[in-house]
Amino acid sequence: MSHGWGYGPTNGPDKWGEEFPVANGTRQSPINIVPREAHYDHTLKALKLKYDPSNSNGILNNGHSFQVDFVDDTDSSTLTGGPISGTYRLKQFHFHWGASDDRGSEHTVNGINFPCELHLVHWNTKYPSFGEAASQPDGLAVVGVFLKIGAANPRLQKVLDALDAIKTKGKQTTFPNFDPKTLLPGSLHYWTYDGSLTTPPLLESVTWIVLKEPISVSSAQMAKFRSLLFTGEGESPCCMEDNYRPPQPLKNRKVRASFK
Ligand SMILES: Cc1ccc(O)c(S)c1
Ligand SMILES: [Zn+2]
Repeated sequence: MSHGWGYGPTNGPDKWGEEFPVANGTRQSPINIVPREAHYDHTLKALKLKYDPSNSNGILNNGHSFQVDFVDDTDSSTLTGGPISGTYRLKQFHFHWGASDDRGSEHTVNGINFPCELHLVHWNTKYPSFGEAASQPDGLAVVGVFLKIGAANPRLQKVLDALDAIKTKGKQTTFPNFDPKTLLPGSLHYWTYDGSLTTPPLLESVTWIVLKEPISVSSAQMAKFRSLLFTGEGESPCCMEDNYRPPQPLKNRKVRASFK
């Protein structure tokens, strides 16, 4: 691809393998999760998510999604337990969504798409930094949360209200005192499998932890996600939507369930 990767017809997921051959690797994400084919594993621990709201720092339109970045120089916002060993620090969270409410999630369940998927990205503190961890097979752990159309979710509103300030690619603003725990559903039951980043460089370094229970989002709130632009200020505007990679081949992988 002569131009950067994206989600359009000339630079989208079907083209990523030209610049990132790992796109056709053995542990690519997302996948379609088939619950009746998942293996209940009683040795899987409960997820322990300890987040300090004072670590939230800024919110950025990176031209592919928007992300809320966290200060990660201490172990004050961490993921432990679950399928991982050791301590993983929260680096950022972001979303993937569709142009309409019938699609937008990256993982699917029995072939069903949700309108949106939240990713909470954590890195293994056995490595010196996120960048180092991202190239290691056990370097990252991403908690995925589905968003399902229903009642407006008041816990999303602070994030959505910040989007007007980051409409175009490269814009960022401060985003202090936000507790990402407020975005989690009541149940922390999960599916887990070994996978990858779902955006280039598609590094095969992610332990995926996909929560079974979705959180709610209204259609009006989904429209707010779509008010963002992929494009920068002064460029011809292109709505930020359909920024999701479709499911990839499971190949020789098992999906485990933390619940019966
Ligand atoms: C680190 C990272 C960046 C972007 C992504 O979509 C994901 S899933 C992970
Ligand atoms: Zn993601």
